[in-house]
Amino acid sequence: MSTEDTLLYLDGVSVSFDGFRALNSLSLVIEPGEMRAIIGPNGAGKTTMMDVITGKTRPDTGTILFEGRTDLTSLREPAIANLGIGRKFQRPTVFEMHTVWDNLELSLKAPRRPLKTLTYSATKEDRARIEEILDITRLSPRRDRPAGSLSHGEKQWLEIGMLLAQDPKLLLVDEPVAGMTDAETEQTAHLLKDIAGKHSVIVVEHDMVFVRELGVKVTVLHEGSVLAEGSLDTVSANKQVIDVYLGR
Ligand SMILES: Nc1ncnc2c1ncn2[C@@H]1O[C@H](COP(=O)(O)OP(=O)(O)OP(=O)(O)O)[C@@H](O)[C@H]1O
Repeated sequence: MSTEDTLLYLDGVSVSFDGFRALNSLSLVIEPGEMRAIIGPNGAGKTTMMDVITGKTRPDTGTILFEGRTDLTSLREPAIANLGIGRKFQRPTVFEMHTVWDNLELSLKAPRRPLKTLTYSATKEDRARIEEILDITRLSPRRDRPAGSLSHGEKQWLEIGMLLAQDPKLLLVDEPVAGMTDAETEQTAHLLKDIAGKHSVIVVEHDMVFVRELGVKVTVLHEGSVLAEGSLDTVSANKQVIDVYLGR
């Protein structure tokens, strides 16, 4: 596959903090529509990887290309978000006083000019899109509830829905199932599988039951670079992966 066919292309990306290499010549390729799980021990560089993709941290060296052509290392965070890269942090940040529906409506790709935003009201297409997202996130029965009344798992789904409302090409999702019940964890795997295909997704997670449910290619990070890559069964059988992570 040539670089042009990739959605995200990292090659030789390194970042040091006070002489400590958080990313050490990291190389990773994500295809359009692909979902990838990223696992690895604490301090492996998973969060730093997300930070360099979204422009929060600038790499010291290396190449990061979006859609094979846009050099992300020269762009700031808002410009990268506008290209279609959405990030969901571990803790849900929804507007608690607003209903589920209003949270989604507020997140739609509304016109950014202030005057237009003031006079903005949802069109028929917008409402259809919100219905679609409610469906994907399993939140249709909760549409009129204030977001603050949702369970922890439902809030996570709503926030994923709010990202979807922006129609990103790539979603970065950090430990989505931490603190969820087993049933919510299973639902989250279904939800992300429904999203992948139309969008690319990178999921960072420690919960191996969940990673197994995703059933996608797994990248194991260790000391800032890729230790192993392949199906969960393949990487689980890798002796180095067992030594540094799974066998612990
Ligand atoms: N801003 C920073 N300043 C100094 N050191 C940092 C900074 N950000 C990250 N680090 C260090 O870089 C290393 C990689 O951290 P990172 O948070 O990327 O790991 P992680 O794989 O996300 O870990 P976890 O699973 O615990 O979230 C760690 O040793 C961390 O202490």
